[in-house]
Amino acid sequence: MLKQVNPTSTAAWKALEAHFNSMKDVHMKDLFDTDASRAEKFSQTFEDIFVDYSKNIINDETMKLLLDLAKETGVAEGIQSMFNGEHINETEDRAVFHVALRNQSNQPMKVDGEDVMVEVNHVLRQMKEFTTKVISGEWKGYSGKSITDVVNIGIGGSDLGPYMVTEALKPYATDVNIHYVSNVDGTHISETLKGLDPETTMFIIASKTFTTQETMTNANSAREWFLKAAKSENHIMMHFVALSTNEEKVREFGIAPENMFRFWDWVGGRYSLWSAIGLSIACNIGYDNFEEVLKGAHAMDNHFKTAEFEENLPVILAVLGVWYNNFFGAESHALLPYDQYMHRFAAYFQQGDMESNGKYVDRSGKPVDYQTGPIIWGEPGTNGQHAFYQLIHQGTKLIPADFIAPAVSQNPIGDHHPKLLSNFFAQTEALMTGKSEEVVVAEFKAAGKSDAEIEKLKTFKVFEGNRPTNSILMKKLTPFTLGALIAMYEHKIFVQGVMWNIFSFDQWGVELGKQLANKILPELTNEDKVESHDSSTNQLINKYKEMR
Ligand SMILES: O=P(O)(O)OC[C@H]1O[C@@H](O)[C@@H](O)[C@@H](O)[C@@H]1O
Repeated sequence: MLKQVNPTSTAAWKALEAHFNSMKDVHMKDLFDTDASRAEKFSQTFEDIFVDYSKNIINDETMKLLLDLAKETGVAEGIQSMFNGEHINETEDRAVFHVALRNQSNQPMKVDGEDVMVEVNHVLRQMKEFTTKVISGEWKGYSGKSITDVVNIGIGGSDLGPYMVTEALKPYATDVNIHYVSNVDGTHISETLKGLDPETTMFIIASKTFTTQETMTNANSAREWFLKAAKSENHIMMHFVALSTNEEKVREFGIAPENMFRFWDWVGGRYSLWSAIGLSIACNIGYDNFEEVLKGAHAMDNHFKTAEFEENLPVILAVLGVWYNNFFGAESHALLPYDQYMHRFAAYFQQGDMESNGKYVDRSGKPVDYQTGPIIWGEPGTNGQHAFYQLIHQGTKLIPADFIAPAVSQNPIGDHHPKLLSNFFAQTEALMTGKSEEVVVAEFKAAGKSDAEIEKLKTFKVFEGNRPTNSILMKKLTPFTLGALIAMYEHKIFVQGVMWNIFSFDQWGVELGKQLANKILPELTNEDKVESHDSSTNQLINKYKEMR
């Protein structure tokens, strides 16, 4: 079990508060000027991933105290508890065992005394067999044609991970086209089905619970669309498979048990791309590449489990986040991949991080009196530069950011990649060093501006700098590296949750809206005036009924 420690009650927290007072006005530029070894010291390599975290407002003492805080709050014990399969998701009384899904070592991993690897490996074999048949064309649709298009119908954890990964690994894609439908907005499925042929389309219904409104609605519409052409329900088994923990509901929907790919309650939705939920990934990039993703994550799991905190990447990134979140008062954290293929990376970790650590009640059930999870956001570079970087450079909010890029482009045309990376390096440099008034004035003088003009404009052109960034450079965005990168962020989130004394693996906060939507839905289908809500909600519902 995770031990309960209010982080603010620890000796390390108190020491960090005092230390913060001595660091809050320090400029990183001075830290670099006075320590030639700084970049090297605050960098860490893992396989093909190089992380430079030297552009943070930290010194040796900061890192020591932050790691002390991790120790005092029970991070080491927490890691052990997770890998031991303990029920650390206490409010749902479940283990948190996605690490078993990518356990490529074949060492047993037990939950409640039972080795889950037998079932995990069984489902992986089932996935391999299925995807091999689909990709090779051996799997035939009802009219004898091979499958050309696979549509994954799922939402949240049953959509974001597979979608992000298939986009990120497009260079590895086979000839099977992949589509994702998540939104209950009829536009999403309608637009997706346009141009698809029922004879050659396979639907993957991905839902841990198999009760999610959006997914079941889309699945039913897909079924109707399919039956319109296929006519007989007997053909469903050739075109619909299910990924779920809920066998009963899958059967009710009409999907045969042999077309069901199981996973288990110890797999959290937002940590499930490694499970059967990854079937669309394997259909798209092939099973061997999917296995490479698992291998990369497994390698990161081993690093996380065994590396000293001083060298432990997820731990380092986590404590840096805590530093800004809890001492500098930063509200958000930006993920900025300089790789177009990673354009869904921030969206994926919005769920990963915010659904995990967006909690104001601690593990004892009491409201916290300190900040927990940050707002995660971001867009790929260089698009972000021309949109919101202004605020990162000169706004009033501190926004720590991770810059992520591959050294080798999958599309090395002309000088695109050096240009892309020159922007990455320039931005992180500029965010750190800024631009002083002296430099601004000198530039104006060199351009022949008058003293009056300089006086009028100079403050607008000054950059304070001292904006913290982590630079994550990888050799190439391969399936293995992507797997490792995702696992690194997953574990970062876990470490932070332990340090904030919250439960990172439940998501009660998504329930209220669902409940109310179910209550409102029948009110929208009749002509009665609605009066059962607050006056604003009544007004909106009645307005909608008037307008439709
Ligand atoms: O996979 P299913 O069960 O359809 O859930 C899809 C998503 O639903 C949301 O409400 C959350 O609970 C997410 O954690 C989950 O990933």
